[in-house]
Parts: sequence; structure tokens; C-alpha cells
Amino acid sequence: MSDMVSKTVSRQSTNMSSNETFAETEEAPTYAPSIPVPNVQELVREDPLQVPQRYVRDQEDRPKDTDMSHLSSLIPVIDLSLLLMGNEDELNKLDLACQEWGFFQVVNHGVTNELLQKMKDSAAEFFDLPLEEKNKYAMPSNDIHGYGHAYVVSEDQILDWSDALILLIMGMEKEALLKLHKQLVHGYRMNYYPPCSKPDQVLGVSPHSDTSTITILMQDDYICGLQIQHKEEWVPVNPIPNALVVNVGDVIEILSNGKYKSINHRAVANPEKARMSYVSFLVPHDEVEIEPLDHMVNPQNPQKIYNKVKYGEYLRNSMKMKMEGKAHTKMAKIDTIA
Ligand SMILES: O=C(O)CCC(=O)C(=O)O
Ligand SMILES: [Fe+2]
Repeated sequence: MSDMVSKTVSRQSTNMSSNETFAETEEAPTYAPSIPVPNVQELVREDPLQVPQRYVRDQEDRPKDTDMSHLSSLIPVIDLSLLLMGNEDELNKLDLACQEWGFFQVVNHGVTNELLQKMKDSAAEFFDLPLEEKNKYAMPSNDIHGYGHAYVVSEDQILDWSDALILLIMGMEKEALLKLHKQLVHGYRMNYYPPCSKPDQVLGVSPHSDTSTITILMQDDYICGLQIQHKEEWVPVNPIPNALVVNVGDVIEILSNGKYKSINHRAVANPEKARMSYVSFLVPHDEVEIEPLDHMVNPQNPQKIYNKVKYGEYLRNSMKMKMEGKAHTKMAKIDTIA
């Protein structure tokens, strides 16, 4: 694992005080700075019952008791092997899933259970390391790679009950999406949600939509946490062992002129167990300009709702803000559109 990290995240000189992490880098800043904040895993290790005020959500933002799990079974499950055989019904199911839910789970995806398990094991190995070891890969304040917290832009912002390791890995020269993306960039984020003694007062990850083209998420096989917003309700995405959760990101929403939805989602905390999630973001190259594709502005969807934006600017702009639902998508919206 440490091998994998050291290949992808360059070592930064770190300067730690108690459990806060800072990192300096000599390179020019490329992302808006994120304010250093405490390590949540360490807070829980020091005292499992403490939930400092900085993590406590306003009443209306807290996870509610009202159980929407009856809606979970409606979240579409797509069989990739059928799709690859050209099955029309499965294709229609995918089309509807992207329009109505923006989220679906994929089974028969061809990724071996051994590989999925290896990803889980190597991430667990990393998060189990002592803090000093993990902090050797601390996220510099002006970058999104490394171990720590991004999207913290003010001292009084309410914080998420989680830590993350984020890697921006490979540029894949794949034919299919290459034209749209110049070069596919793959970001990989591992989230670690320590248990929380007051799970009803905090959120593991604030509501947000992903700035990606698509996101592929592997969650814990048994511990629930991911919730998606569907028609104003927060619906849990119940884990199906070895299935992958896929969601439409902002880029597809923009390319499709809003036909396919990049949905708000969040993670809630668990009272007893730590949960991890392993998230792959496929994104375009920074220089790629994205705008609604000509054929997606059509008689059924005549009003163009997004302007042309350069992906790198879109991403960097979103990182200047705290995660707050779809607020960051405003940058690409045509002014007259709410
Ligand atoms: O942990 C989860 O299930 C959600 C994580 C997530 O939405 C993200 O990392 O963008
Ligand atoms: Fe997300």
C-alpha cells in the first residue's frame, strides 16, 4: 500500500501540531487553499464519546429518523453483462436510471471479487497506520491529493465526520471517451468514517454532487451510509455485496443539457462501526471545454441550460466553496436559469 501511495502522492514536508496537519509545497498553488482541520479518526481514538461543536449540524441538516429505506429497493440495478450484449431493455433501464435517479448499482461488472477485496485491504492498511505515518502523505493546503480534508474554506464551517485519502492517478489513453476528454483523468478517493457517538447530529460527507463525468463507488458490503436525494427525500443506497454504485457527475449533466442528473448525495455516520468507501472519479483533462452537446438541445429539451466552461476552471472554482449541494454548478449555468 505505502508503495502505491508513494508512487502517486509525492511526499510533502509536514509540520504537525497535535492532531492538525499542514503541508508545505514549493510548487505554485494549483487549487484554492483548504484550511487544516483535525483528524477525525484521531479524535475518536482519543475519546470515542466526544463530538466537538464544529461537527454538529444545524437541526434541518441532520439525518432524520424518518426511514426512507422502502425507497432503496427502487434504485435501479444494472446488469453490465446484459448491456454489453446489447440488451435493449437493459439499455432503456440505464437511460431511465440516469434521468430519474442519477444513481444506479452495477452487477456482473467483470471486476473480480479478489481485486475489489485487494482495494479494500490496502485502504484499510493505510488508515490503520499511526497518524505520523499517514501524515507523511498529508494533503498540502493548496492541493487535493493526499491524506486529509478538502473543501474547508472557513473557520466556522461545519465539518464532516470523516478523513480521506485522495489520489489523482492515471491519464488513460482510451479511445472511447478520449475525444470528449482529451485524456481521461482518474481520481481515487478513499473515505474513512470513524464511528460517531452522536450519529444523528453529524454528517460523514456533506450533501454534494460530484464534479466528475461519472463516479464509480464501492461501499462497504454491509454497513450503510450513502444516501441520495430523490424527490426531496434522502434515500439510503443499500449495499449489494460486490456491486459497484455508479452515478452521473456534473460533466454528464452539462453535456446532456440536464437530461441526465448529477444527484445530490451525502454519507451519514454509524454509531458503532467505522465505514469506508472507495470512490473512482473519471474526469476530463483540465483544458477540455464542456457544454451541452448539440443533439442534446432538441425539441424535447429546447432550452440550453449550461454555458461552455473549461473543466479545470470548473473544478477549481468548486474547490473554493464548501461542499453545499449543487451550489458549485451555478458557475456553468446560464444566468437566467435558477
Ligand atoms: O461514502 C460514500 O458513500 C459517499 C462518498 C462520496 O460521495 C464522495 O467521496 O464523493
Ligand atoms: Fe460524492
